[in-house]
Amino acid sequence: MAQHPLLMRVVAFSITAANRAGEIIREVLNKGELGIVDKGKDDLQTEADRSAQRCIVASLNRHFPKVKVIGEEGAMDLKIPPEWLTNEADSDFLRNKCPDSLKNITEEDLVIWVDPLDGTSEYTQGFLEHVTVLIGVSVNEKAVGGVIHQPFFKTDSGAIGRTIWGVKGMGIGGIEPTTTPPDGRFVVTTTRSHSNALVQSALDALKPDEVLRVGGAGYKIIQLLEGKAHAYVFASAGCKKWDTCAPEAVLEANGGILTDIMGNHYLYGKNVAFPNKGGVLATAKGVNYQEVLNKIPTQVKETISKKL
Ligand SMILES: Nc1ncnc2c1ncn2[C@@H]1O[C@H](COP(=O)(O)O)[C@@H](OP(=O)(O)O)[C@H]1O
Ligand SMILES: [Mg+2]
Ligand SMILES: [Mg+2]
Ligand SMILES: [Mg+2]
Repeated sequence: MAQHPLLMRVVAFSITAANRAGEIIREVLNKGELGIVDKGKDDLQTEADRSAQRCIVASLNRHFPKVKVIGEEGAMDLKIPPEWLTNEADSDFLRNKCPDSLKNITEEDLVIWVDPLDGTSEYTQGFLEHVTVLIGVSVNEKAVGGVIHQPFFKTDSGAIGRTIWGVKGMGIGGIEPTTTPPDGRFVVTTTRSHSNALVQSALDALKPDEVLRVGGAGYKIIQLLEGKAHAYVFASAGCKKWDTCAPEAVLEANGGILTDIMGNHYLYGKNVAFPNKGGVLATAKGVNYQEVLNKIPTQVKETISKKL
């Protein structure tokens, strides 16, 4: 293990921690005691969010004590049941070769962004496929590695759950070879539970043939990876750094792009503010990102810029 570069070990442990968190998320649902707390307007937290975060953060802290780990649910008790701790790194992932540019980083260069359960609103309403666990790894403020685990995905063999990973300069894994979205149509994916007038006006300007309203930043990225949508467009504040770090890394490792609605990449360093006030604009591999960015009306961009 120690012979692998730090970044490889961090992603490999993130894969096993995300898988363990996914089991916890399924267990909480099976028990049926969701323990819902309202953190604010349209902002729920459940026992699954809390337990999954404790599992992931405690596991990462134990293996990488000097790495800063920031989780959506804030500071939590990290004394967890021993069976929640993950002790093994994903050995399949470790077979990949680390890109040269990421070989010599130190623990101080890293920040790990954890969204223990993305799509909480959908989790409570039974749209279980939309739920993901997101672990994003940033190096010197840039999103470079990510894990998107989908705890309720059903595989062809009848197994449950899948884990998609991506590292910039290496590629992605855990998902079938990616298809590019269909030519001749333009499909956009966006929020299901956090829409507003500005979000809608950006969508209207794009004149899509179809709008897929689904939950979670992670699941919308899966739609881009699977060729079901060309673009993810959310012209509003509301997402936070833990929503976009893993999605950005995975999408960009596959040749897509994720920025705010003005076309700027987010930064993920230790001291950044959590809110992504600039919204989200992401396009799949093979889609002309610049063309989509140009179609977002100036008035929408100005309204969002004024609130940055
Ligand atoms: N207006 C808002 N208020 C609170 N959270 C918001 C929000 N808009 C987006 N988000 C968060 O961004 C993520 C993706 O949102 P959406 O599904 O609407 O596209 C969700 O993450 P969580 O489910 O992890 O909290 C959601 O809570
Ligand atoms: Mg939340
Ligand atoms: Mg989220
Ligand atoms: Mg969440």
